[in-house]
Amino acid sequence: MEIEIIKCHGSGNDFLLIDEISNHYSFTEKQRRDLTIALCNRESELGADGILFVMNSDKADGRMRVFNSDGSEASMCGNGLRCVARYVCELKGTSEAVIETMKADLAVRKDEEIFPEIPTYLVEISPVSFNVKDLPLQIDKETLLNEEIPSLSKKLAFTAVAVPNPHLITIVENEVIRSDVQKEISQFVNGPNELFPDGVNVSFVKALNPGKIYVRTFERGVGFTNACGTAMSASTLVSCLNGLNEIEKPVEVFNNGGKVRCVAHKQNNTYKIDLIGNATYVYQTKVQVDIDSPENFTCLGKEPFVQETEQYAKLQEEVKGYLNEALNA
Ligand SMILES: N[C@@H](CCC[C@H](N)C(=O)O)C(=O)O
Repeated sequence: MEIEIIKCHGSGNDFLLIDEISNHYSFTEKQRRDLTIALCNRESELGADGILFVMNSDKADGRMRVFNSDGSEASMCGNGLRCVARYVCELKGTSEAVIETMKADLAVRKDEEIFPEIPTYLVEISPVSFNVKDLPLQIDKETLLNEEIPSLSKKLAFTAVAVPNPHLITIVENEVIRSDVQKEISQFVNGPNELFPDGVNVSFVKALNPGKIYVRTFERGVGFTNACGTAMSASTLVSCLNGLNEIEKPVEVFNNGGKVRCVAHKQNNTYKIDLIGNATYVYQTKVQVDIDSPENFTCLGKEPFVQETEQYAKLQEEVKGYLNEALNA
């Protein structure tokens, strides 16, 4: 079969977007998994952190299913949702929409550009839960807020939060960011282990200035990515709860692929976060693939989105310069 694909990214966290609204594809669950592993392979002609399947919804303007590059399905993806937000809004000719995801229907809208001529979308990140059962994290307490997990580290204090995909967050200094500690902990909690039976996204956060943080994430099902939208949202909230930033005030979140803006909100003891950032198209292509044996697919040419890719590179240059100074201080 032939499948149309848009390669897109949010903060350099890159995805292959497959439109099942306009195209009548029909995939079994196994086919979705195997297709994801084959097309996301970085050694292949495509390669990506995951696939975004955009589908019709009975109750919203569209539905997103997201698969990590290892073929596992995730309940949410913030950077991916911005790309899906743009795709659905442009398809329907609107500037706002509601997208059904695995655990929630989320409001999205086109927003003021975070950098000149960069398509920018705001997506809602919710529900937020600090109950360890929602990750799941198997420990003998209800929440883990800035506390040690001695079997992981005797020095770092972690917060566990589901948004609703699972995150483990710690606030650190530059020398820890530069060390191998994050890799070692992340590989442990994403291998067979008793703490996180389903794995977890692990973020190390460095407070830069008031209103600015840097977040590096090792993603479950992928490894280190340029950025993780749900992780940046969860990290913003954790930074507010630690007094480094303020609820309701925008926080600039720097990452290895660019930057986003997040705003944490609190209403009736419930949190939600706005994630605002680019939704950039890189190229469109078509692949010819045997859907039951997708490893040997053929890519039928690529049409690049030159202007927006070049514009995003300018944002990245600016961020790189800023981070060089901030993280080496
Ligand atoms: N990159 C995403 C998160 C993708 C899913 C994650 N790896 C998981 O398994 O929970 C984002 O931008 O949020």
